[in-house]
Amino acid sequence: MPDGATVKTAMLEVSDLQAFYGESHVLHGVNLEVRQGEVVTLLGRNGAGKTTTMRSIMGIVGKRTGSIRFQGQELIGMAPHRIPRLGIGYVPEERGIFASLNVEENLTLPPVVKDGGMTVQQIYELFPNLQGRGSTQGTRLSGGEQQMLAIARILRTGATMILLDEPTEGLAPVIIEQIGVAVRKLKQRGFTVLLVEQNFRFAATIADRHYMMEEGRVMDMIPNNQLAANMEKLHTYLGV
Ligand SMILES: Nc1ncnc2c1ncn2[C@@H]1O[C@H](COP(=O)(O)OP(=O)(O)OP(=O)(O)O)[C@@H](O)[C@H]1O
Repeated sequence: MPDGATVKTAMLEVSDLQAFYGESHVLHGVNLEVRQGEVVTLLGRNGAGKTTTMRSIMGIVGKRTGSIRFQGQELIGMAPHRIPRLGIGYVPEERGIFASLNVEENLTLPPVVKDGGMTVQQIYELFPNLQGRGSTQGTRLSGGEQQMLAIARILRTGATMILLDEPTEGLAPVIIEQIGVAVRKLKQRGFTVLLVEQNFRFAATIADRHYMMEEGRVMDMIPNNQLAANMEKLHTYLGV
């Protein structure tokens, strides 16, 4: 009899995903799945294809083939503007917040695409650093606050699956810890998170499972509770 994990349908199912930027063939058959309510990471060295996997899910690479199913719907071939409307929110590595707008404007600018998004008040409770900063201009925020705002504004849209690309990059340990607290709270609220990370120590504090990527492929999957036993493998994949 199959176990519970195989019976439960994946929220996101990626199979044999190939992606191209022009002539450049970047993903060579990525396979992974994320179940509802999980926090799953993509780990790997620079250039392994982690960001491209996220961009492929959002439909913003040159060309992609294979299959990406979100809640049973095929995303390959779907127009990129329709993908966020299914409830997938993307927080890119460059954050993409508007420097000339203030915190409140940045928060309320993205359209609400689905019912059930968080209110601005709930968002401030999740990110206390942003509370009371509503009229502060984007440029005046610290790197950590900008990262929090980049995540926060997606939560208002009603997205239930959040793609986070290296949210801890360049941030101080104390801020990384706060981002970790927020991600754990999102998991408690039932959000599903796919996270790109180079910092596996941070990833280990929040994730259920880790996919190891190398040269445009998923090479391995390590459940978080087996990370300690797989350190050697991890160091090889990450080159650390
Ligand atoms: N716009 C682009 N055009 C052409 N090649 C690209 C483009 N973006 C990324 N690549 C190439 O695709 C490969 C995978 O890059 P990707 O950004 O997905 O890796 P990554 O694992 O996210 O690493 P990083 O942490 O450096 O972003 C790299 O060889 C990169 O040079």
